[in-house]
Amino acid sequence: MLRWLTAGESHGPELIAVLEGLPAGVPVSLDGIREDLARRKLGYGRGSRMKFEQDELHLSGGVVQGVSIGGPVAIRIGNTEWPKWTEVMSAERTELSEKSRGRGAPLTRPRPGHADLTGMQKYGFAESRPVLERASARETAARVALGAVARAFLSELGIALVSHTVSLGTVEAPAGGPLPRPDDVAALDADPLRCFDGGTSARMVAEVDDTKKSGDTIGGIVEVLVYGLPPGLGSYVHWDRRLDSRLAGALMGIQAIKAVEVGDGFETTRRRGSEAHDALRIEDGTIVRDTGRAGGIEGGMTTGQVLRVRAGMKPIATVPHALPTVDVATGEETKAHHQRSDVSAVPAAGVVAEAMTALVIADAVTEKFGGDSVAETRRNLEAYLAAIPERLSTAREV
Ligand SMILES: Cc1cc2nc3c(=O)[nH]c(=O)nc-3n(C[C@H](O)[C@H](O)[C@H](O)COP(=O)(O)O)c2cc1C
Ligand SMILES: C=C(O[C@@H]1CC(C(=O)O)=C[C@@H](OP(=O)(O)O)[C@H]1O)C(=O)O
Repeated sequence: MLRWLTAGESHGPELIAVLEGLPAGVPVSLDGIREDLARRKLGYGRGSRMKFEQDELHLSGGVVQGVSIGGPVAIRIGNTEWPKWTEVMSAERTELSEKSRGRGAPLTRPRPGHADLTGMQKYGFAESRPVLERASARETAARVALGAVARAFLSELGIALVSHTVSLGTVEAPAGGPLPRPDDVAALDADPLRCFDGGTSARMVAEVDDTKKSGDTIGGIVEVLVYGLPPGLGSYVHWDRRLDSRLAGALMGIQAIKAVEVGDGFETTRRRGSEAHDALRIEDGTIVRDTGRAGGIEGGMTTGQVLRVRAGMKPIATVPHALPTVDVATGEETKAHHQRSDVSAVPAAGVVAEAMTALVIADAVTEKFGGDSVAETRRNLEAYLAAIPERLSTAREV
């Protein structure tokens, strides 16, 4: 079993992440984690903070000489914005000096679409600073760092992930086009929207420009694909062991994700049963499926086909043409707080979705195959595959 936790605020000193249950012997490189952190900052339409803030990465435990040693992996990511916030966000009671008064002014105009108002009601705050500090998607940097470690573990077992943007607002990549593969990651990261279709990407860039010009924001859909999976991760025997349920929870747990689809998802509901499933046939003595409509999951278990999940992100809630709200200090109707924000963070959400998927799959792998060292996990995986009778065998899609 893998467990993970994150802590830290958007303008606090640092984010902290812990991953417990990782077998020993997984190669973990600081550069590998840094690369994923850098990928999370990519994407046309992100706000100015992505340019001036650096992620300062520290590995504080669980990795020695570039290899995991079986203990909890502890990661710190320093917020380089911190020096501006030392008084306002101080853990100790601190009088604000003149220079911090503006920054520390109470936020009493809650932003619709954010956790602000309900968070104040729920936790008993008179202003929204303590709410937004933790609700912010700055926290996704910690999850991406954990996801990089999970991905390193999966890679040792021949399992690889890739994510891409399939739509931005109403601009959609053509349905039925070729799916990206793990070796397309560099090309996807080089694309302004992380879209696999060049023509669609150019239209997405124009859509971001148009949205920005009109003082608005935009959402979209990302897809995560996982290659090299064995059949049988997850289970049908209980709802909380179903892999689709665990993936949906993990993806829905990303800030601003409002919809999740497995395989053809909602499209499947519009089809007749004869056109909705993945029929089986024999090829060279092996069972094959010619379609991947179910997204590589049947009965809450991986089938060994490419796993395909989608997450839908709502438009950024801090709209530059600020939305109507109420000033909770005066009781008067007014406009919401707005300083800066992303026009779209859809490409970044793809990288975060990839990290969450890697963590869920790595958890399911440790559950099924165990292993205190990655060599033991690999042996158990190979023995399981070898024990599947020939008449039941399927090809593992890599
Ligand atoms: C990578 C990423 C970046 C985000 N950037 C912003 C942003 O700049 N402005 C904003 O209003 N919301 C942003 N969000 C979304 C908010 O954090 C989120 O909508 C808010 O916390 C309320 O949570 P909910 O939408 O899940 O209900 C971002 C989300 C992600 C995943
Ligand atoms: C800092 C990050 O994203 C932030 C997520 C976010 C939100 O409301 O979720 C709002 C913005 O923060 P700020 O208002 O300070 O500019 C984003 O920049 C990050 O992704 O590293």
